[in-house]
Amino acid sequence: MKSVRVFAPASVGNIGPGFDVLGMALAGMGDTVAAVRRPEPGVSITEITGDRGRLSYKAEENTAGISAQAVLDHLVCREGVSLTLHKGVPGTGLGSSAASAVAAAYAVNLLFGEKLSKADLVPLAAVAESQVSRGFFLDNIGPSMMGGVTWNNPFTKEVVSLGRIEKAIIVVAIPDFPLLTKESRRVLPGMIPMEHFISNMAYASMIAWAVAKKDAARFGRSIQDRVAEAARAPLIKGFEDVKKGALSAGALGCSISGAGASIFAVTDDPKRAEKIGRAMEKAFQGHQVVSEIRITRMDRLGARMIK
Ligand SMILES: Nc1ncnc2c1ncn2[C@@H]1O[C@H](COP(=O)(O)OP(=O)(O)O)[C@@H](O)[C@H]1O
Ligand SMILES: N[C@@H](CCOP(=O)(O)O)C(=O)O
Repeated sequence: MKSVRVFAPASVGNIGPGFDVLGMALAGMGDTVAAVRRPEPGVSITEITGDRGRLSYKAEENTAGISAQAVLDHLVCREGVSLTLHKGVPGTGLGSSAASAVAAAYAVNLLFGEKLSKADLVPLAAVAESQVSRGFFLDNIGPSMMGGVTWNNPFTKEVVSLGRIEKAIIVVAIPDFPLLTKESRRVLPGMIPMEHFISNMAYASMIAWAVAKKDAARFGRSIQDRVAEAARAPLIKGFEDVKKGALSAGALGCSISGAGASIFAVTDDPKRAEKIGRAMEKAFQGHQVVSEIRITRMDRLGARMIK
């Protein structure tokens, strides 16, 4: 194979209580990487679109380039690749840096004989994420690679696909201001009260159960985070009101998506989803924040080759 195009979906890190451990892929938004083999070693990025001119073309500064190089190194390739990147993840907190890293890693693996599995590629792509986010976590890389909801252990680098709840509807409110993951990780507490730990552990394990049983209602009601949300809420103008708005409009649960600034809510009722989206948008407006609302579901496939 000389050239390939790969899509990798956006994702919601943490899914509320599962800090750095649980993540879910979102349908209908993500990054596309086209990769071409070339005889010279290394990685070059020749075109980036959809990023409003914000991202670096230097391979060592772009998660697509860092991740592609990590896979080339792992495969001990003498050849290199040239990449084009189309960004399709709106806003921050939706695994944007991870989607590029996943798409590039998956593409390079396909170009060089598909020797690695998705699980093998996860820690390689995560090298890129850790360089831009000041933390090693797999809760965006995992779902973007595998689709659905994933569980991971960042210490052992194990990632497991937990499945997908077809009926769960995810409403995402994306404010027009960015919040960098590295800034949002800085405010996290070094120590947490035992009861917050127990609460998060209870809800996070229920999320895993709910996904296994495809129980959208239990899944939504388990979006309860007592660890990161309170520390990060002040960084997201309007967060408390957006969450209140979503819950009053009937959302089963609502929390910060990844490190923010996006906020997500869950419902199992398509009619209610529109109402929840409008309530979230209105609450942001009350704080003079313009937001974009996306109503979506869990992505099924994760990284895949496209035409
Ligand atoms: N391909 C890429 N896509 C998105 N961000 C990238 C990419 N390559 C490097 N970056 C950098 O990574 C950081 C991404 O910010 P982050 O808060 O992690 O976003 P997100 O939460 O959406 O992944 C920014 O500093 C950005 O310049
Ligand atoms: N577990 C991480 C997830 C970061 O997600 P992102 O989409 O904001 O990069 C965290 O909460 O810091």
